Amino acid sequence: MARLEQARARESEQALWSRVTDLPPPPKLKLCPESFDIIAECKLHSPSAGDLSANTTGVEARVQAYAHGGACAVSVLTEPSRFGGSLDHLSQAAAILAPLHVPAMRKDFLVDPYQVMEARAAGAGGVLVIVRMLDRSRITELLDCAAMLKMFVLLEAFDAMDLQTAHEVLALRKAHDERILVGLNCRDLEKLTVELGRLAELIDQMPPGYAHVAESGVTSLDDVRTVVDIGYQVALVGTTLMHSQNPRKLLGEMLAAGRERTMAMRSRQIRLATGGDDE
Ligand SMILES: O=P(O)(O)OC[C@@H](O)[C@@H](O)c1c[nH]c2ccccc12
Repeated sequence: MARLEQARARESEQALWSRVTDLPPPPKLKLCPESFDIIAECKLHSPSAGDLSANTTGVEARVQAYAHGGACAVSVLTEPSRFGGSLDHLSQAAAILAPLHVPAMRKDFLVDPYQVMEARAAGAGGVLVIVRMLDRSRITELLDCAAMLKMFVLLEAFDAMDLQTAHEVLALRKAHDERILVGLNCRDLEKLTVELGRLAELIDQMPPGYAHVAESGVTSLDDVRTVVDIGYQVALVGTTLMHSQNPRKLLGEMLAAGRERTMAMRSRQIRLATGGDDE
């Protein structure tokens, strides 16, 4: 990984570590209890959608709109070659988001704790960790580093095998004081197509006790209602928000649709549990 090696040559791990442990803590991830939240994503390019920058005046304006629209966190791509991202984007985003008390999350293909520290140095409050790319001891190292820096982790799975690995890694961490969300990415990594059906197929295999995040392909208010019905507490939405000229409004509508659906589901459950009328 050339990017990682270049960064390490510029600043040693020890120097970076002492820099990040001196920083004030990042904004905390706050999810609406028993409701629904959205992690909004800023990416200027993607392999499946191509250029996504046309409706955006810049990273700062976009992430500010996301925060005002109610995002619980903002995911910022830092991978340069396929997603047009950079650590500068993350720093710009975190600087705008900090006074609004919304954490930024580094979205990249992280393989080394050094990159978690880089994210914290840029002001981020969270990182993505992709199960598929790493062995168990690496996943644990990344989780440990994030926990020490008081950052949340979105632990991303693609299939049942990844979910089993996530289960096993998480089972050994019950005593840790940390914030982890478990995500299921329903984009097929090779074909790049989205299979929303996988969100339903695999929901029962998601590790219990963690917020479950539906990742990729949520494009409409109906998709939001579908992921809520399946049982996800959070959706990660990128492309659709990047295409929007008014992401603040669209995000607000998506959140409202998801939260209304959660309320409707809960009152139906209460009616059923108390033996009230249900049609
Ligand atoms: O743009 P979408 O379909 O709303 O998807 C967002 C997000 O899930 C996707 O960007 C993503 C999920 N996991 C990743 C890992 C690396 C880069 C990107 C991703």
